[in-house]
Amino acid sequence: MSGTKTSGIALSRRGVLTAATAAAAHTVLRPPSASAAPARTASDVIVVGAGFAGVTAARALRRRGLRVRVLEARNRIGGRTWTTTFEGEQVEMGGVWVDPLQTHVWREIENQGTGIVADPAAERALFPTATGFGYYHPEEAFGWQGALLARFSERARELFPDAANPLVRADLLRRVDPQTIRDRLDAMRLSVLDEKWLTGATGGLGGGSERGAYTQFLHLWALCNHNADQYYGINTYRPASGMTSLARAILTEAAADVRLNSPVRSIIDTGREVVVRTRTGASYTATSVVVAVPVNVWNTIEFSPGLTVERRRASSQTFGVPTAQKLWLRLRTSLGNTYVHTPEGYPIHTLVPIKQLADSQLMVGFSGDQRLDVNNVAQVERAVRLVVPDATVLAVRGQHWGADPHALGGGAFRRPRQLTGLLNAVQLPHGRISFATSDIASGWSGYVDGAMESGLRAAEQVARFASR
Ligand SMILES: Cc1cc2nc3c(=O)[nH]c(=O)nc-3n(C[C@H](O)[C@H](O)[C@H](O)COP(=O)(O)OP(=O)(O)OC[C@H]3O[C@@H](n4cnc5c(N)ncnc54)[C@H](O)[C@@H]3O)c2cc1C
Repeated sequence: MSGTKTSGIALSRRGVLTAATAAAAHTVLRPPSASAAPARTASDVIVVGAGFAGVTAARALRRRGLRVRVLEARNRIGGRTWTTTFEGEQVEMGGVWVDPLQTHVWREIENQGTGIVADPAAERALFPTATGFGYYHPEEAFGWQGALLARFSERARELFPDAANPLVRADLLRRVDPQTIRDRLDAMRLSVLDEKWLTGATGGLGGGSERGAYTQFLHLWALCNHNADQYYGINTYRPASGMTSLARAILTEAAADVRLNSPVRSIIDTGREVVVRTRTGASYTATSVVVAVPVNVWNTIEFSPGLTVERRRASSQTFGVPTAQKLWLRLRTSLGNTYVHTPEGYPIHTLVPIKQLADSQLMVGFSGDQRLDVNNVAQVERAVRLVVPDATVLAVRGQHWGADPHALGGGAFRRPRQLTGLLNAVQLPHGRISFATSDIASGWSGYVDGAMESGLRAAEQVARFASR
């Protein structure tokens, strides 16, 4: 998700936040003590994957009194969120921004009582000009780009009257869902500069305007109340303690038997129970299973009975954007609190200022360009110099999510026809197996909030098999 905001928005919304966090201080949830957990000899439900969908499902099942085992392929939890360090600073390599509009995750942070921080408000915007790039006042840059986004999304109210239930107007959506973002851009007959500015906002979202579905953007716009300020605002706040620690707090409350380094190879539903085997040779049995891995990964697991046609198609078409890369940079010359948006086609499409260091600046960027090695300082510097010619990049750390075998893509952004053709079908249970991932959420698909929504749904679906 690319990050943008205007100073006015960030300041006014921070006021709301302070009140909310203060209120939450009185309602902090405490994880149950370890001794409250039942013996770990067997489990009622196995959750495959310890991203936000998996940990949320695990806790919801535990709250129903069920024993849960979590099998996670990596040596860490969190999945497409990952708190680590770069140049001595705490950084996030995946999902990070949260917002009060995203009620599941926002409530979670309030309940945990760990606090929120806001990114610096924009002082300048470095946006395209007719011939290159120029500095603008944020009000001007985001005001004009916001107006273009509103025009781009003018049918969103009609097509998504209830953003939490995206298929309410399936009758109308069927005609629009085949369109890509590029189709809509072309239909708008934009001036060259307006197209540069508009793709400065949309270009990084769906893996390019030829891949991303126009309806996915309209849905996102509806989730942001058809409001540019709120659209920019969703990339402002992050949990102070980091995403991994937020996921860990949820998992602690699940009191689950968590097995890291346990990549699942096969899931066999016998009709009476489910047998799950890992690539390391372990075998586990439970009454039901929540598969909380990304859609792009579904086809790498052997299922019996086999996956439905819709699920196989969803996985091979991809929901998570396969080209998504995120990178952290330390720049010698500080740009101050400048937000950079490039038109589609540039190797880095967004740069967000995060922190001024004593002799340099920390920025975070996003790229969908497979030719860019986001861990190569010289390559990243060349990419930055296309926009800031005198920039010196001192260090980089990046993550190519499409090349990550346990993700095979970044955050979800649906392709044409997936909303009307696949979403309902992939949310259904498959015998004793249910599926959870942000990729198939009804609301904030492609966001942590959607992962939590999907985890709650899957827990509800499988719990009936395990009721004790
Ligand atoms: C670069 C980037 C930026 C983003 N920015 C934001 C943002 O600012 N705000 C926001 O809300 N969202 C953001 N997102 C999206 C958000 O991070 C994801 O939507 C969300 O974290 C997905 O959660 P999940 O549980 O559905 O999947 P995942 O987090 O992918 O979890 C799935 C888990 O399953 C595990 N797994 C996979 N295969 C197996 C297997 N065979 N056996 C066992 N385990 C397996 C994985 O290792 C992983 O831990 C971003 C994502 C990316 C990549």
